[in-house]
Formats: sequence, C-alpha cells, structure tokens
Amino acid sequence: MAYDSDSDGSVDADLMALLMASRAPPPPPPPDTKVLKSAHHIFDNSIDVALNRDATYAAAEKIYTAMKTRNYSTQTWASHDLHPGVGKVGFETEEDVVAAVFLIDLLNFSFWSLRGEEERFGVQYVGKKQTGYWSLCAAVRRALDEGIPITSPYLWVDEQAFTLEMARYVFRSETEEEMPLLEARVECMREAGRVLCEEYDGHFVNMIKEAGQSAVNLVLLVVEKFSCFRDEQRFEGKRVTFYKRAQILVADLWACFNATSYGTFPDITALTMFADYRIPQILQSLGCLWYSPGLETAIMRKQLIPSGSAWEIQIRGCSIWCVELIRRRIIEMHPEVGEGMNAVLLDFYLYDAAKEMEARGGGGLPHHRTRSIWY
Ligand SMILES: Nc1nc2c(c(CN[C@H]3C=C[C@H](O)[C@@H]3O)cn2[C@@H]2O[C@H](COP(=O)(O)O)[C@@H](O)[C@H]2O)c(=O)[nH]1
Repeated sequence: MAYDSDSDGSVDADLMALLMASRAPPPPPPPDTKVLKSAHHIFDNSIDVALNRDATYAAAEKIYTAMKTRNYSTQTWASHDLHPGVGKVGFETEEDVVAAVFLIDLLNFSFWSLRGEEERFGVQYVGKKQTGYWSLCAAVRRALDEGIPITSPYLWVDEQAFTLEMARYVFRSETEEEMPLLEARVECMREAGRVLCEEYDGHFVNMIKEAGQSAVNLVLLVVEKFSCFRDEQRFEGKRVTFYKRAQILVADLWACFNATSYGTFPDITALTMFADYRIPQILQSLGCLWYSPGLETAIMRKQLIPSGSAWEIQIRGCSIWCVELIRRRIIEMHPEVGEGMNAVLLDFYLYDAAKEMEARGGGGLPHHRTRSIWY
C-alpha cells in the first residue's frame, strides 16, 4: 500500500480510516458449543466404532420417509401425556411448565436397569407402571398431584424440608429397585437450587431471558452455571463436549412451546443429537454404527462401560456424527426440507423409534451400559 500524504504532510483521512480499520481486531467468532467439532474429532480418531456410509444413507431415506408420513414435528413432544404443558393438571402458567421441563432435564439420566422388566425400577402413575425416562416424568406429575412443590428450587435447597428420605418418597418405585443414582440426583437438585435461588430469583425463565433467545447461548450459560450439566471429557489430547442434558433441555423447551414464547430459538439448528444410550442402539440396529469385536461383546454381555472411557466416548461422538451425516444426506436428497430438518427433530424421532423398537421386542444389540449423571 503506497503511503500517501498531502503537500503539508497530513495523511489523507480516508487512508487513515482504512489503516485503522485494517488494524481493528477481527469480530469475535459466533458462540459455539463445540459439540459437533468434538464429534468430528472423535469420529476421525475412533478405532472401536465406525460408520457405514451406505447404511447411513439408506437410514436417512427411511427416516425422512417415516418422519414425513407421521408429519413428525415439535407437536409430537406435547402429544406425550406425561410431558408438562400449559392447561395440563398442575401447570397453570408457562412458567410452571418451564420449571417442570428444567427439573426433568436436570434429572434426565441413567434409568437403565440390569434387572428384568418386572423387577426394574418403575413409577406407578394413573394406573400404569412407567419405566425409563417416562418414570421420571410420572414421578414429577405424581408429586405435583400430591401437592409437593417438587419443581421449586426453594424446596431443593431446603435440607430440612427436602431430605434424602423425601426424595426417596417422591421417586419411589413400584419394585424393590430404587431410581438409579438417587443421591446424585438430589445433589444435582441442591446445586441447581442454589444457583437459581441466589442468581435467578428461583426461576429458570430468568436464565432463558439472559440467553436472549439463543439456543447456543442458553446451552453455554447452563453449562457455565451448573457443573452437573457440564458434560465434557478428554479424548486423544483434546477436550470434547457433549452437553447432552443442556442441549435436550433447550430442545425440550423449543418443542414444548412450539418454537414460540420460552421456546423461541432461531438458532435451534446449531444443536446436535443428544448423546444418550438409546440413539447409538438404534443406529447400530440400522447398521449405521459398527463396533469392534471387543466392544460389541461387552455391549452384548451388558458389561459396565466406564463413563469417560475411550469406548464410551467413541460411541457417543460417532453417534452424534452419524446423525449429522443423516441430516446432511436428507437435505441433499430433499432440499425442500431445508432448515426444518434439524438434529433435534431427528433425535426425537430416533428416540421414539428406539422405544417403539424396544416395545416390539427389541431386536439388535442391547444399549451400552454406562452409569453416569450425563445421560
Ligand atoms: N437422545 C435422546 N435421549 C433421550 C430422549 C428422551 C426423551 N425425550 C422425549 C422428548 C421428545 C421425544 O419425543 C421423547 O419423547 C430421553 N432420553 C434419554 O434416553 C435415556 C432414557 O431411555 P429409557 O431408559 O429407554 O427411557 C436416558 O439417557 C435419557 O436421558 C430423547 O428424546 N433423545
């Protein structure tokens, strides 16, 4: 660039402005949960889990057709009786619903049991024994029906009113088996209660407002404020993030409110699949996910796979990446779906399909067994 100056030696104002602008710091990158980057890094470095491209492409077509046929949308979320919703018993206001969604996703982990269907943990509610994730939703509804303010963070921090015994009562089972990790669940409630009462006037809606209708900002705020949502590990020398419960919390708000009100998140497409133990199971049954013989045998034998182990991280990361490839393939083959085909709806569909597959008598490998508060 030629250095230009007037006869009196003053540097041309426009040139100065250009020089100053060129030295201005670059704009900060947009907020990013780094979950998709983590999944790609894990996939690139996995030796015990691989993806089968042909099966993934075939699954994409099958899933697209099924979702189209069922008109799968955010409405499907509200159609589940046990999900909170304005107007349902115990939920007068939108704030009541947000408080319940927060509690459900604060505790939305590790329901699996090594016992048989009859002996496994279950919650009796309106005449039906609910197991797994639905047992949590049923226990919350049952507590509210009994006049227990279980969705109030002020209760969670009150160690006299909300004792471990009371938690045992609220989450009581129809069988001998207690809800898994009950003490850990109480600790999650204590921590979340302290943060919400001290910083957010006891209401999660105030965190939603602070995140300014950004799904990514809300995920990042939740993992910043609550250690029990900070679902991250180290793999092959890098920090990898999954943020499963933080992401599903935002996704459930988006679905529950049909992308309006407290569910308004224009950047919902930035969320990934939620790395739990059901989605890998159905991806494996579709032939998309392949396991090394050692890992497949461990899963088949229902052996415990430690949280944070290389096997577990590869299962979670490759599953997230597989769903991303399915999403891209669907958009490539059906451009008309556009942004409407996001990882959240794909995930919800896959979870419901996994549960239907289980109800029909399973088929395929059992899901992997990792006991943790992350999923
Ligand atoms: N990736 C993903 N994981 C999900 C869900 C849900 C429920 N979401 C509802 C909301 C909208 C959908 O339509 C669903 O009806 C629970 N989970 C996880 O599964 C495990 C529980 O399994 P099981 O023990 O068999 O109930 C446990 O780790 C739990 O955290 C999901 O949607 N996606």
